[in-house]
Amino acid sequence: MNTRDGLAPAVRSILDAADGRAGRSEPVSVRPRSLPDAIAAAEADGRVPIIAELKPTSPTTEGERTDDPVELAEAMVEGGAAALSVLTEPTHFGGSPETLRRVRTAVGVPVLRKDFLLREEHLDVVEADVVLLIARFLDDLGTMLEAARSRGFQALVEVHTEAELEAALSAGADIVGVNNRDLAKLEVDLGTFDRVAGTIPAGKRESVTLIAESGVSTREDVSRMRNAGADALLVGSAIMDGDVRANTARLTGGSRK
Ligand SMILES: O=P(O)(O)OC[C@@H](O)[C@@H](O)c1c[nH]c2ccccc12
Repeated sequence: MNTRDGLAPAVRSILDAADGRAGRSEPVSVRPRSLPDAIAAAEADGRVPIIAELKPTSPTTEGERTDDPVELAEAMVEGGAAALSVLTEPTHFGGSPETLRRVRTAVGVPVLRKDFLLREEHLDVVEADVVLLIARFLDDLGTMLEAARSRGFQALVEVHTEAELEAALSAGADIVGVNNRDLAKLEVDLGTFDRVAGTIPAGKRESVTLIAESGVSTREDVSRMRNAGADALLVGSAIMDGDVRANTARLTGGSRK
């Protein structure tokens, strides 16, 4: 864990860029929209809880989507997304903090800030309801988790292995995402969620919101992740490719009422 050994070159380049980015010295103070409540609300009106991701491009995507992010975000919400994820990484994913700010102002659902946050000062760049903390890249996950919470953020702690899951839980994570994409090879295997999610101790399962991340594109994938215990699914490429509203509705099983 907490190692950069053996990473795909694209991921190494992303981390180098993140390392070199300055944060802000003034801590933000956030009043967050609850992600667990938004997931429960979707469930209550019969929508599969989907966190739809605004990802203009990525190292594994061809081309870049340049339509207005606010329009895309609104289409995702109309398609029934329980929450949104917005990339703020500028050099590899076409994101920006300003995009997140605009989107969060325009929609009423919780917004996750998707970025590679390595130091506390990175938390202060822009307000969001949830921040992503990637277990593999944080030497002191507990300290970043505490720093995020002290600013008001909820934290989604991303893991890819059983050891990382264990570390996340012992650091006190209560929203955990299992990434089906291996950052060392950038390959996706939906079996990752099946395997890793199955190792949460029974006593902890109830107190953790569990999210399946990456590689979900069909209704069958959705069922598979749900059957393996996912409370919600984080979907990017399959929603960004084509008609965003229709893609979201297909996976949530219905538009927002
Ligand atoms: O486009 P996909 O395969 O649906 O994946 C979405 C999301 O899980 C992926 O973008 C992601 C997962 N972890 C990340 C960390 C940083 C940037 C992006 C990601």
